[in-house]
Amino acid sequence: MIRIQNLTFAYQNRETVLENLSLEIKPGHIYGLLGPNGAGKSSLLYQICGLIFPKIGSIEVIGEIPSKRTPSFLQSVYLLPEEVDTPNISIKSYLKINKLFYPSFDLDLFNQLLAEFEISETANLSEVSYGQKKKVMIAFAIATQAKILIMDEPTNGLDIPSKRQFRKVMAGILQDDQTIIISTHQVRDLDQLIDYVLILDDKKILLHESIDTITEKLVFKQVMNLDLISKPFYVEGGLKGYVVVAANEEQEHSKLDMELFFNAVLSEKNQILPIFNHQ
Ligand SMILES: Nc1ncnc2c1ncn2[C@@H]1O[C@H](COP(=O)(O)OP(=O)(O)OP(=O)(O)O)[C@@H](O)[C@H]1O
Repeated sequence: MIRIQNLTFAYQNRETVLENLSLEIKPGHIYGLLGPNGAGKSSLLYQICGLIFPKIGSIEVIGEIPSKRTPSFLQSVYLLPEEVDTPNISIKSYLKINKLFYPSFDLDLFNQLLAEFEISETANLSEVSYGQKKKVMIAFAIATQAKILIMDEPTNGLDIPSKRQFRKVMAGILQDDQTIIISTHQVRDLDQLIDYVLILDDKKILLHESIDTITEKLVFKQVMNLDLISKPFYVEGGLKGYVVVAANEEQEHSKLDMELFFNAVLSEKNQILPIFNHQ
């Protein structure tokens, strides 16, 4: 559904941000895109949406070339940016103007999501807080039913109960022919939400793996004594002993700790990437 081949990208007269990057993304999954500040996550997502264009290489999204920005492509892709900027009009007026661009827009779903987020359908966008605006825009993004739904830091600006609402909402919306990509630093917000992890670093996709494969190959443990772990790849000390990422030699079932995994991949690349056949 998204096929990127040998993509190189740089902003005008700037250093290369992405270099010879190739990636295939399948429908029916929620992908988490992780990477350090400035790694190029937003730049990659904007190219998938056709907002900026590759210098070298190609991108195909649902059979179209994003830079051509055809109406059928624009109806099928929705980008929720990190910073939302809404006009000072009522939610009803916002809907009236903007839902026309998305022929599959589901008004009932939008109203259900607003109710879940505890926002009145009759509110005016000039009178709600930033977090509430963000929730309105999350509801709008989901209700477009776009085949490619991209969310850049969707939980930034949300308080803890709202993050819980977000996770609840996201857990039930994915359709078989839809692809959702969530880029975030708030890696804990992705726990049990995504089924594939993409890690972007050093101008390329360092890791592209399913949660199932990660938990098959690695075990995530909390221990008081490190002697109990035969092959630790990565360890963080905590108040309650240590949290460890180790080879899953005993075929144990453990819950993926996304933050620990991300830190482990970035700091122990040479040990962890070969397990997933990445270099
Ligand atoms: N409009 C722009 N013009 C020039 N350089 C830019 C522009 N936008 C981003 N950059 C640079 O491109 C690089 C990648 O930025 P990008 O925003 O894609 O990274 P990111 O992974 O999304 O970062 P963050 O996690 O901090 O949001 C950075 O070095 C950034 O300074």
